[in-house]
Amino acid sequence: MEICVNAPSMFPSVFMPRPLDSHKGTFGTLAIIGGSQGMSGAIVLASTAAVYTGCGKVWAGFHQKTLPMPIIAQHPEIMLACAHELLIREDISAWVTGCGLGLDEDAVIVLEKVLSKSMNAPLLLDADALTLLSQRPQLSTLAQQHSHLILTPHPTEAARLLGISTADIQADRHSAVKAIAQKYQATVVLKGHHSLVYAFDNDTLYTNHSGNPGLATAGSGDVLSGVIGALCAQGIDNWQATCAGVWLHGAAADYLASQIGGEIGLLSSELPHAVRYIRNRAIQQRK
Ligand SMILES: NC(=O)C1=CN([C@@H]2O[C@H](COP(=O)(O)OP(=O)(O)OC[C@H]3O[C@@H](n4cnc5c(N)ncnc54)[C@H](O)[C@@H]3O)[C@@H](O)[C@H]2O)[C@@H](O)CC1
Ligand SMILES: Nc1ncnc2c1ncn2[C@@H]1O[C@H](COP(=O)(O)OP(=O)(O)O)[C@@H](O)[C@H]1O
Repeated sequence: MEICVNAPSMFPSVFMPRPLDSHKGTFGTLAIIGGSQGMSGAIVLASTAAVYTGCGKVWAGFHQKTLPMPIIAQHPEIMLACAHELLIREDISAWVTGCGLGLDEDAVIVLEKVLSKSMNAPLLLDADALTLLSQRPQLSTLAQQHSHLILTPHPTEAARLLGISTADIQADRHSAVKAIAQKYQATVVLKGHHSLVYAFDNDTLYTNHSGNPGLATAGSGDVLSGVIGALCAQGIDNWQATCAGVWLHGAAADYLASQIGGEIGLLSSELPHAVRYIRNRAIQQRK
């Protein structure tokens, strides 16, 4: 079955007003691990997106020996740690890893630890985590055992996961997203114009119609990871969190394009504010 309606009414758990007696513990704790040296921006973007998507607490876990900065000046609400410090915490509701993680042997060790540590919680793998998965059979086996896995490949990462070319992926995107979902027993987003979402345990293909070429800019995928991770941390099931996250991300870009007069020069760091606005507006409109 294929669905392509992009109304928030499809994802009711995401677009509900907050309970009056809610507190920050109600909205989960997200751990984002990545950001090797020179790529710190990737997890800053993902973490910022997560706080603007309403996550209760957000940790940015840098895959570096020491913290690259004492605080994210624009967003002091985000807590910082080195990856190994986050990996021993017991209070994490959902995990995201891969954004700027790197591809070296130390990154392999970090990813292996994240896969093992997060077995009973939602785990989203993006960017370098996907490339490592395609290169290392031991990581692939661990990922296949994970029962709450979300993968968000762009077409080239999808090609690596299936061992075919980017052109092959683009020639039959429907088959590609289904093949990755079956291979990893996961919920998968195949990114790009009209992103597709498919879950191995739900024969429904969601085709997203929000978004525009303004999103073709560095870091927009990192923002998507933070948005979906934040929704998972808030207790929303993987399917709704993933489809709604993809829709929100695109709708935010459409809103920004309308504000800046077009699609050129849209910055990934502008998306999180717009995601917040779109989610709140959709909740108001459903009341
Ligand atoms: N501020 C930062 O620190 C940033 C860090 N980043 C990190 O940089 C690392 C490398 O990631 P990249 O994705 O750049 O490198 P990759 O080598 O994985 O893939 C990039 C290539 O994929 C292809 N591709 C992507 N989307 C496509 C589409 N829709 N159709 C056809 N081809 C498509 C293009 O050829 C593109 O050059 C990752 O760790 C990532 O997280 C990026 O996320 C950008 C921002
Ligand atoms: N032409 C487009 N139309 C709609 N969405 C797009 C377009 N180009 C890119 N996107 C979206 O932007 C994001 C890019 O993610 P990704 O390639 O992982 O970027 P990065 O690695 O720089 O963060 C994805 O969500 C993708 O669907």
